[in-house]
Amino acid sequence: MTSIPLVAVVGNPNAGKSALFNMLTGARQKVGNYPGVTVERKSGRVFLPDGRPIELVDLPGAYSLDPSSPDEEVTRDVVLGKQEGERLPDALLLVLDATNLDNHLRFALQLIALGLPTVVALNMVDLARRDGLEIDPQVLERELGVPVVSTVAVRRRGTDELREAISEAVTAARLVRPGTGTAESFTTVQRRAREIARAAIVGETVVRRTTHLIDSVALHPVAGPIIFGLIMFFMFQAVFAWSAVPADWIDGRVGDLQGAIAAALPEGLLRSLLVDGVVAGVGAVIVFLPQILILFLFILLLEATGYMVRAAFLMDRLMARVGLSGHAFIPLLSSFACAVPGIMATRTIEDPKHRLTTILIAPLMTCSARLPVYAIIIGAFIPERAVAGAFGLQGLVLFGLYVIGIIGALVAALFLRLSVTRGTHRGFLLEMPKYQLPQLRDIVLGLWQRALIFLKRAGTIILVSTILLWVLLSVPQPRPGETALESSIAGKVASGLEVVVRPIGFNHEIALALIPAMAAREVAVSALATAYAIDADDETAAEQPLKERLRGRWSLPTALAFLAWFVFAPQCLSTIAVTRRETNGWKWPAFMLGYLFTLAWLAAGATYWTATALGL
Ligand SMILES: Nc1nc2c(ncn2[C@@H]2O[C@H](COP(=O)(O)OP(=O)(O)OP(=O)(O)O)[C@@H](O)[C@H]2O)c(=O)[nH]1
Ligand SMILES: [Mg+2]
Repeated sequence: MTSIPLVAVVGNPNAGKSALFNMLTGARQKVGNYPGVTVERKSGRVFLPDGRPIELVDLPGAYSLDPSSPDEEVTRDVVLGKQEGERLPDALLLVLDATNLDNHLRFALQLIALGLPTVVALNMVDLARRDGLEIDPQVLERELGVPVVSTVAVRRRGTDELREAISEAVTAARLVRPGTGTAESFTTVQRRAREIARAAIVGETVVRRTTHLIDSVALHPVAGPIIFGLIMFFMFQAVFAWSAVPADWIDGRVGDLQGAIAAALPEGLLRSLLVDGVVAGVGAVIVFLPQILILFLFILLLEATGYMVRAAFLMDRLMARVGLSGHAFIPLLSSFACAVPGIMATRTIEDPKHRLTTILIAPLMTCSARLPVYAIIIGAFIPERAVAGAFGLQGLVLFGLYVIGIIGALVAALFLRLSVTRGTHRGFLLEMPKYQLPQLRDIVLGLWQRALIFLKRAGTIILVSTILLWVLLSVPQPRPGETALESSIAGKVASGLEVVVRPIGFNHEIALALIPAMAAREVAVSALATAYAIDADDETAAEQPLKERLRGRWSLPTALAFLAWFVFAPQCLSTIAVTRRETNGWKWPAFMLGYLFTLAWLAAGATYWTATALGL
């Protein structure tokens, strides 16, 4: 049986392939299935201008010849002539979305390099025109080396020209031998796609042009990551540099409040509960409100301007290298605020193993609850010195802690993907929104919500655990010659834990603070404040800032080990709870607790031992 020529419709998802297929075939369609897979095969008959029939087959949309789904696999196999139940097409009808030219050209270049006779349908030119985008099909034709026809599939525009071009292509088909495609790297193809798009776009509105101009720098393979790094770096500098004045102010008011309560109440349990428990504990955490707001000001600005999506794009390649999909970026990004919404956001990740990996590493992103812990230790132990003339050492250390968290997450992902969550890689592409000036209202609202969340935590979980700790630290009351840190119930429990954390340089008070901090990380700070306040032997010492008290009691290696511990330790009940809910059982939260506490212990230990050996 001599078969009629076969032409495959290919292109990115949503380019308008099916619309174009319908426009050309009309009602003459057949729907079947490819053998062995659940992917549908839709084909139809088209009569060329000279009356010859061809068979047109509508392939699933794909982003590249590197398949990340069964659909994309079929598309690749068909164009390579390897698909069971399909012969190698005689020609390709390549559909491009004119409004998304540089993205779609990437796949187009790969397909054209296969060497099959190809006709390009430059589709959606109506939408492009509406956006103020004018594309010269002749330039495209010259750059791609194949015929290009402008079409509007939904309005049947371009039908005749397309059939004419297909006719020529299938005639030529007898003469060409298909090649094997291109071995060029993703980056090379990407650059070429962008060059072609730039050459073909002859008219563009100012907004579009500006967006492209900024992107040519922001997404540049070298400049892009550098710019991203600089922005992050500046952000952490600002967290310390801008917060000093408001934080001191809050600190002063907390001290005033303690003084006022102390003056108004007689010496006794109630006074101790209020001054040493509630105000010392909650106050120690509230002081960090300015730093949290500065951090979120940056995050909100980056999101509102449209830069965050670019950051996701830049990170995609790095994530792919550790076996994660770019889809994980947004959940991981939200985990910088809090792992709970981050873990819930993993629901958008289809592949169950990618999703699980993302859930398991989400707690390694530095959430805002760690900021008080980091900030108090950095404030107490890292001198407020400038490095290399301009950069604050404190901001630098904070930046470093965030980076260590990220590196930890990437390495963990790599190991998980090689062991418990082994699976295949999935590609990822993003539509880039245009850049925008952020709306002041949105930013203010976002900050307000953040402040409320933070203060609510201070008023609930931190307040409650502080009061509980105060009770456990006050019962039984120390006898003369004893301290509350030793004799109380909390003190006794801490002594038990101390056995485990002593080798990594932690002292009794740290052991004491770690237990209530299982509820939430900031509680470590309020717990230390409460413990030291109760323990202070005289009034003046009670009003001494926590920072100074730490400085007097901890060695530098201990302080550094404490920081390293909190980079990894999964000390957050809500995270454990949400992991249990999202993974339907205790297996994965238990695994998460196990591997993260092990890492925390090892990291703190390594830090302590190294710092001690260096004589710090
Ligand atoms: N305005 C306009 N809309 C179009 C055009 N072509 C397609 N569309 C619309 O774009 C959307 C996507 O079109 P489809 O034909 O389903 O795209 P596809 O390439 O088959 O997508 P997948 O099968 O998912 O890969 C549909 O809502 C179409 O109606 C066009 O030329 N102009
Ligand atoms: Mg389709």
